[in-house]
Amino acid sequence: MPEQTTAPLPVAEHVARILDAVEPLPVFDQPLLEALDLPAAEDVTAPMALPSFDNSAMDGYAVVFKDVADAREDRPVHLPVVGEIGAGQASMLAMSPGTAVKIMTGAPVPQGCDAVVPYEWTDRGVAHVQIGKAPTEGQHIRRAGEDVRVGDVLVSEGTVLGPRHIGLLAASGRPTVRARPRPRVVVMSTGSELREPGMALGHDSIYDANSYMLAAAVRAAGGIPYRVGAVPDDVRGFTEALTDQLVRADIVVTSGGVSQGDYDVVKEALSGLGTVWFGDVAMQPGKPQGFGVVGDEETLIFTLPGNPVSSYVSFQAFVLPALRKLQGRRPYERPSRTARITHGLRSIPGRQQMVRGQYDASVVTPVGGHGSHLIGDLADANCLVVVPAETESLAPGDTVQVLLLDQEF
Ligand SMILES: Nc1nc2c(c(=O)[nH]1)N[C@H]1C(S)=C(S)[C@@H](COP(=O)(O)OP(=O)(O)OC[C@H]3O[C@@H](n4cnc5c(N)ncnc54)[C@H](O)[C@@H]3O)O[C@H]1N2
Ligand code: MOO
Repeated sequence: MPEQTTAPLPVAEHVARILDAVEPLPVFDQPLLEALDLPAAEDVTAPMALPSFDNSAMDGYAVVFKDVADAREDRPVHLPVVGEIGAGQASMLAMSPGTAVKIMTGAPVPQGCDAVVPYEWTDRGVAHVQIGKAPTEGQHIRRAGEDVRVGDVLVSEGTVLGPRHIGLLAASGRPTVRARPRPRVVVMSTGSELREPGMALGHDSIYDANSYMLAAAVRAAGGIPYRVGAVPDDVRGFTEALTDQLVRADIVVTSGGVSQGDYDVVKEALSGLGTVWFGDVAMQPGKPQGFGVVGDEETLIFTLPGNPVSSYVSFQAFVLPALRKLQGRRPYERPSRTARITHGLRSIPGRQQMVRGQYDASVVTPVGGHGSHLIGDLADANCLVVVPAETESLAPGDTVQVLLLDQEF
């Protein structure tokens, strides 16, 4: 393997190169429930008003307001009941003054009606009704278009569709919505020392944390993870496993095997293909990186370093923006906040440090040490403190930028 001599790539440049290479996935008409949590790929405008017709908000009697304006408990108004309208049973289209029509919640109010008297204010009469309280004009009538007018934007492009959006689209008669599908992400970890959780460990083996962590991060980012699990350090085995998986991948993410070791199979297997860039990015953790395309379909591949914290931080810095762009989600990068740091720290010159931290109310406390193996500390963190490459130390109380790890965006 030739020695790495080129200067590390600045983080922002690596992100820019990745985003340049990624095109949003093609758009599909998705049945409404399939579109839950997907970003809409169209501005949906209202094809109809909501409510679509004037209708009753109460079970009661449709009346002409003037007829009942003086109704009081001690001086009730008596009206003949000339008909009945249930929801979905609009047999009666108009009514005359001096009459009442039984009406149910949601039923269209007949022409001429300008108030609804709820049952509770009446004797619930069938042939005649006694009304003991006056409604205001228009009371309990839900007007056509008072909620949504034709042409209103129901959801704008890029909106991540939640249950309320799905409900609104259904209410407006849309059976489908254009959205981008979830990216399919094959996650493979490499290392002959790796064992599946639940299996016995030898004195020199460890459990495969990364394939689980990365697959979970894919799902949290809106993708469909296909976790292959651990592949041994063997170029042929890795190449075969990768080739088998390409058919179901929009992206492949591997962990491990990209540094300077004697068994760095990922680098060895993919270097030959000439379409994957390997090099150092000026970030700690997460220095050794690889990014490119593999296979006939030119499937995107990220080869992340094996140390668990390096793998996770690399995912957040590099894979997540790509996943978001594939889905048409914006912004591409995690939300950041300005915070005061509680403790001072030293940083490696020339590398953007991503320090694990606990953020709360504009204050951040660093969690654990620098080591890229400290997965226990990683689990305690809820943010990454971004220490720029040119900053060599921070003092308590200094202002920093933090990336929020658990925030929906
Ligand atoms: N001579 C040098 N050695 C190393 C350098 C260097 O520049 N020169 N860089 C170090 C840095 S920085 C990192 S990060 C790692 C990256 O190494 P690899 O990507 O090749 O990863 P491995 O060697 O396979 O593993 C590193 C470490 O992480 C553990 N690991 C790997 N996969 C998993 C997994 N799925 N679950 C849990 N833990 C995993 C593995 O056992 C190792 O301890 O290289 C440094 N070395
Ligand atoms: O870059 Mo390594 O990721 O420092 O641990």
